[in-house]
Amino acid sequence: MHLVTAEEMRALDRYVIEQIGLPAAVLMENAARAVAEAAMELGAEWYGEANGGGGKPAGGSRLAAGGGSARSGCGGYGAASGRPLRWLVLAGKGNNGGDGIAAARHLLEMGAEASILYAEPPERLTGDAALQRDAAARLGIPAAVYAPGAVDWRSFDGVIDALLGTGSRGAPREPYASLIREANASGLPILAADIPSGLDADTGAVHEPCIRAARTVALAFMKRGLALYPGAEYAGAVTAAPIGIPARLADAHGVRVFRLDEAAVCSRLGVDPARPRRADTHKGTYGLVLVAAGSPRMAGAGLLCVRAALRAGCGLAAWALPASLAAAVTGRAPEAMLAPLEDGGRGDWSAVAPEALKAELAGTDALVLGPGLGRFAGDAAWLRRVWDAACGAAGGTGAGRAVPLVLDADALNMLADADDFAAWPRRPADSPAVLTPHPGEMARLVRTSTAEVQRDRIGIARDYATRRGVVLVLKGAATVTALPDGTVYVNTTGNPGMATGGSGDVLAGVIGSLLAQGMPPGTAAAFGVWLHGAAGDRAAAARPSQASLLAGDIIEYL
Ligand SMILES: NC(=O)C1=CN([C@@H]2O[C@H](COP(=O)(O)OP(=O)(O)OC[C@H]3O[C@@H](n4cnc5c(N)ncnc54)[C@H](O)[C@@H]3O)[C@@H](O)[C@H]2O)[C@H](O)CC1
Ligand SMILES: [K+]
Repeated sequence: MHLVTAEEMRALDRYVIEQIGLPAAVLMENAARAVAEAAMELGAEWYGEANGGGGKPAGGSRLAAGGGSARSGCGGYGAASGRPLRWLVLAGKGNNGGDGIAAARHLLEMGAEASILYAEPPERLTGDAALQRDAAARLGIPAAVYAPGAVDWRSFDGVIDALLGTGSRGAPREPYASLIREANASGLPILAADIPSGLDADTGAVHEPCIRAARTVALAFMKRGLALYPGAEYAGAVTAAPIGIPARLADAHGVRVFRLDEAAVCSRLGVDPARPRRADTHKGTYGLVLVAAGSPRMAGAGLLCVRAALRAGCGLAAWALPASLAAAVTGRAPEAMLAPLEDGGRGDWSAVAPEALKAELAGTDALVLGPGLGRFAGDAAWLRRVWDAACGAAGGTGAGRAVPLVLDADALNMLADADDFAAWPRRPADSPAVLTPHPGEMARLVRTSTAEVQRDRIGIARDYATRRGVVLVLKGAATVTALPDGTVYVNTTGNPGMATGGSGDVLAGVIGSLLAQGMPPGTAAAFGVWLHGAAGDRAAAARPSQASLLAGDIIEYL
């Protein structure tokens, strides 16, 4: 599923109208029908099949979770009454309003009741929205103009938010702002047309106020802001409805940002998540991962990383660590090999020669460097020498072979301190390094604040990936994976229970494992992110709460 910006959507819209020759009114009609159908489904979910008129079975838990004045206001109706649901369409003066007004007409046809509440005097509507206004009036659809405090929300069962769409700029102005606040306070289930009003369609930032929708029906394509937080939370359950703009037009227009769900894993990444194995294979078939990780204070990071790598399917995993640490972890990961590196008795990486790690690279199929590594004097220069070796640069692995590489955690902090990363040897085009920063590490890499990173996660990740020629995995809710060619995947799996120590070490191990199994870096990173989140979701479901999830639990569900 493509994720588009408001500007890209406008360009596609224009193209279909001007070049393909479909009148805008046809798109609006299709959009309106999709909005009305989604409203019927939402009604069925909240109030039961008899009222919704079709679609999904009644969701008792949603009713319970819905709470608020609407439920008490609707007491006596609900599934038992069997009467049509009453929808209130909040209409803005642009085409988003036009979609909503036309949806009111479709709702009547589907057997529901609908009224229209104009945010502004309806005379201000123009073009296709004005056409819809007039048709609705001639059909006798009740309509009123919003006056603060005058709406009797209890006379309705649900709300359609068609106030602001992709044409909105900045925080909703009055009277939109007051109307949004009243709608949110009504406790009624809200269906957002295209995007919740108040959401920044491009970044997922939410203005004050912003509609809190139970459900959003995205028209033609999902807007980026519906997949990014906090927007994704305000949008509720999101679906995309076809309105006459085929997906291949988005490809042709250069849209390269995708929502990463299971369908996209299969279709876009070309990966079968179950990946059955061929019978005539052995551990050598599935590659050897070298994990360089762990220090006295963070030995567990290495343990988690190496175990995750093994669970993600590599044939062999070796754990390179300071020799003085080896005794403490021996036997903790019996399936892994240990590669103790001479550390002058210090127990950390400060005295481990890069050449010692380089020697271990021979014969490995991927290197994961960084989890729990710690920092030490001169570590940026140390990293540079390991980088050169893994690049296959002169004096590297000997064979001149590039070893697939994941840099995580402290390796990223070292990289951030290296002023000349741009001048480091380039890796082969088919083997870019995978970097897995969390927002704080990303901020250090690009010398900005974490808040700035979070404000434009796709932009920051994509810019870094294309400029530096790396695969950039920007972790966090809706992890963003950006490839050197500008392709971006926004992940849909995972849960806040995974915000716990060691979770990132597990991800680094998973990606390293997939690299060792021969997956191209962009695919390994995006699929690894999805897999890690999916395992986290299963692990959380098996626990009494998300809060009790441990990073080690994620490994067990890979
Ligand atoms: N996807 C498609 O191809 C189609 C989309 N449709 C729908 O059209 C909207 C976009 O419509 P547009 O007229 O461009 O803009 P809006 O309706 O979002 O509103 C613009 C309207 O609002 C005023 N405005 C802007 N910012 C603010 C603000 N912060 N506060 C208050 N008012 C604001 C501005 O002056 C304009 O008048 C898209 O989302 C779809 O729902 C088509 O119907 C079908 C094709
Ligand atoms: K809207």
